[in-house]
Amino acid sequence: MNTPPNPTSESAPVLDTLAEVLRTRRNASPDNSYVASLHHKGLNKILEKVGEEATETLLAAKDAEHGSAEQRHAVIAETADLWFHSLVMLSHLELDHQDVLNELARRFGMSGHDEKAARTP
Ligand SMILES: N=c1c2ncn([C@@H]3O[C@H](COP(=O)(O)OP(=O)(O)OP(=O)(O)O)[C@@H](O)[C@H]3O)c2ncn1[C@@H]1O[C@H](COP(=O)(O)O)[C@@H](O)[C@H]1O
Repeated sequence: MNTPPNPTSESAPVLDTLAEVLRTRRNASPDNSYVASLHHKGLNKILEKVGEEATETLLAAKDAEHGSAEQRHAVIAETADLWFHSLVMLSHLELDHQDVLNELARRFGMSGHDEKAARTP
């Protein structure tokens, strides 16, 4: 079994820095900032973008399976858009991205099959 990472010692500097920028945009002017404009439009708009980016990611992934290097790179770009808009969603709800990382760390080494079998009906 893999050794679970310690979420307090593991860090994701890119996510930390981006989350801090997103936090500062919650009260910024929508005229100067795309993120502020999303907050200004509200949760429904943010969720619409998350859904849109999720769809674009899966379409790109379908093309990439037997595709060119360019098509494979498109999956990276679309996934970045999806992660970015998911972070905006968390920020809008005042939820901490670190808690998502902690949840992934908590699951580390736990087989998905075992976890499902242990669920109470
Ligand atoms: N990582 C990103 C990032 N990824 C994607 N995007 C934007 O997300 C938008 C989504 O692209 P689409 O093509 O789906 O959107 P669209 O069709 O133009 O938009 P809609 O009309 O559909 O809403 C584009 O405007 C991208 O530029 C991002 N915008 C900002 N960031 C980060 O957020 C920081 C703050 O950004 P601002 O708030 O704009 O200063 C930036 O410094 C970056 O670090």
